[in-house]
Amino acid sequence: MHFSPPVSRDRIISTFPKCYNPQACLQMKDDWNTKAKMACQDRAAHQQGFDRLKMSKAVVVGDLNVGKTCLINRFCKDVFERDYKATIGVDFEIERFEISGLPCSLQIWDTAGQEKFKCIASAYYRGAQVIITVFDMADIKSLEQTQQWLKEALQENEPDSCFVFMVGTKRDLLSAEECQRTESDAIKIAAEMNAEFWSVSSKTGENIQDNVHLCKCCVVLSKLMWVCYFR
Ligand SMILES: Nc1nc2c(ncn2[C@@H]2O[C@H](COP(=O)(O)OP(=O)(O)OP(=O)(O)O)[C@@H](O)[C@H]2O)c(=O)[nH]1
Repeated sequence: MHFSPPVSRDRIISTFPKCYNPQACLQMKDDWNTKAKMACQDRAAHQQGFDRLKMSKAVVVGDLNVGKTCLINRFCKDVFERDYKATIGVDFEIERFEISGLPCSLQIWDTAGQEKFKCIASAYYRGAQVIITVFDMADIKSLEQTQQWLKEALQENEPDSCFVFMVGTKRDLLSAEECQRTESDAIKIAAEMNAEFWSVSSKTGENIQDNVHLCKCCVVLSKLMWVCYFR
């Protein structure tokens, strides 16, 4: 019989994660709905068939140099790399969680922002439950590009099958006023995209390291989706 090592404490999710801003938020609930909760309990009790379902997929897209790799590295390894190394094609990490008593893994696909790698990266968009569009809060042009990135990622997936997040990175580079202005622009676009907005810094770990709400949201939402879908 195969036993997996225990999930680390900060990956055990028993309460529903809060959103960053209620104007660009995917859900305002405090808890899982009863049906999903019961489905989790039921599956935890009868693990049969669970192996086939336990993996969720998140793809991270956005312009080059916006900080996609740093976001993933901060979340998965709690490190920050100052020197830029372009992602060639794609890369991925797997994070293990326990949600409402049920083991679950999240594949986080890091894709290249450079145009020349786009055709390789886009081949990995398919089958995503979560699309995370990333922009650099210090570069407003990258915010304008998020809609195009989302469009391309959605083209590879079934309509209405993905939860969308928009993440502004590098908030440590902005003053409080600049941050507020950029956030307010981003929230408008996120609302149009039906995306949940988060503003983070991979350098300081703000909104990534201390509270892992963003990725908790990804897992919980993708989990909710399959629980409802497969029942
Ligand atoms: N100050 C600051 N710099 C950051 C932050 N996140 C990323 N950077 C820097 O931005 C540069 C690009 O980061 P990456 O994560 O490699 O960017 P990327 O989006 O993965 O780039 P591609 O692989 O080309 O698509 C690096 O030099 C990072 O050190 C942040 O939160 N704050």
